[in-house]
Amino acid sequence: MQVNNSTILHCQSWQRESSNSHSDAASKVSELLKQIQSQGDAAVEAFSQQFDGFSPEWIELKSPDNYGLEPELLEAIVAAASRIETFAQFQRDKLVDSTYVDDCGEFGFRYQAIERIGAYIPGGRFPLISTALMTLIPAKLAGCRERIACSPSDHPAILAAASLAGATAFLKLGGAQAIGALAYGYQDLEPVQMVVGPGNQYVNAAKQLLNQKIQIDAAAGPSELLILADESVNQDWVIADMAAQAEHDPQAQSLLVSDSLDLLSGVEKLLRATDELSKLLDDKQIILLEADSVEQAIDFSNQYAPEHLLLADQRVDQDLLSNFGSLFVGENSAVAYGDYCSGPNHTLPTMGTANRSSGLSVLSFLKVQSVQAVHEEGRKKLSAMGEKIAEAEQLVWHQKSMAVRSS
Ligand SMILES: NC(=O)c1ccc[n+]([C@@H]2O[C@H](COP(=O)([O-])OP(=O)(O)OC[C@H]3O[C@@H](n4cnc5c(N)ncnc54)[C@H](O)[C@@H]3O)[C@@H](O)[C@H]2O)c1
Ligand SMILES: [Zn+2]
Repeated sequence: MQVNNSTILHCQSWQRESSNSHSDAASKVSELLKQIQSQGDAAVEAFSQQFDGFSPEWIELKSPDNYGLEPELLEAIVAAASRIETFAQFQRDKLVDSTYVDDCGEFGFRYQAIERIGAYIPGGRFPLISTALMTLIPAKLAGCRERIACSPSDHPAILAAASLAGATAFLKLGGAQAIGALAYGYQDLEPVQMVVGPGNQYVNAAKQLLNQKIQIDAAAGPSELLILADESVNQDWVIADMAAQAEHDPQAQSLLVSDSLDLLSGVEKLLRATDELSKLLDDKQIILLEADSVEQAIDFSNQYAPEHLLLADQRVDQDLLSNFGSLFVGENSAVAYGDYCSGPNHTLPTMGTANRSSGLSVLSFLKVQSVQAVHEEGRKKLSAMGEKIAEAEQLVWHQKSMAVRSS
């Protein structure tokens, strides 16, 4: 339903399109991975030539100031890395191994880092310097021993960022073949146990398909932004934020949701004033959605589960917002700060998966392990409990292993 011949739609009549190119990518990538599994390095090399025109290359990392970066850029990368590290360290410090003692013994849990991880750093369209920081720094602080950076780009700033963020090796390789190489091993590289990082549909399809073999982070696909705004919002600022997330990828999408038709019409007018922004409306990379009420806008946002949620509506209590990858509160909180340098991670769940999964963090790289130590008195008490249940389940040896400890 269109309001007044404009591109403003009603939020109840709009929903996210499921990407139809997705299943094409999945079947193509499935074939590619089968070949990598059966033919190993030769297949990785052939696909890299086919899609990127180069052979995979191990690049030895040097100290970050050896890449000839403009001093201001290097300084900015170092400052961003420091903020990202502070946030990750803050999270790590909150994850404390704990035990309690009761009448049967000592029981607890502890955090243990996954040993070998691969961090994919996209480099097809843009060299994502910030992704090197966002993936590798939390892995380092979690305590992962081997941290393999993998990217089709050897842009000096990516290499400097990967070095600064503590990559233990750097493989120049992109796309689904990079994920395959990390998961199955490549040359001297042992298969990793986890692959993280955003990427295009091929990269994401490979991660999904290998999900049985390796741990992956949430599907971090084409970027998304939802802005909940009241009419007082700075229109130029939110337009810039929407265009910013849209520029990541032709499939990236930014939504402005409001109960103020004045705001939506004002924004539409500003967008129509330039060809570049007008095109984003026509290409459905920017979507303007009217809600009947603030409550309806909140419900829509919770159901859509955006990757980035910018809350620029002073009437909305943030506790009512249940599904998002990362929340930006107030119009000062540009989503681009989160992309680069404020501290929280930018590798976030997209396509509605934020209703069940989290963005990348130190926690992503940790296993939670339980530990129990039963004492002399405890074994008698637990035998009395457990034996009865084992008997009912007819698991004879289970019962016996407790019975022998019952006195
Ligand atoms: N959700 C997040 O947190 C987040 C953060 C940053 C970036 N992103 C997303 O990451 C993506 C980066 O994509 P990109 O393409 O720029 O870089 P990319 O590195 O993910 O992909 C490039 C690789 O794709 C492969 N490829 C290209 N065309 C192919 C084809 N036709 N068949 C098979 N393989 C092919 C090539 O090997 C190439 O090296 C964007 O969609 C962006 O929105 C998401
Ligand atoms: Zn962004």
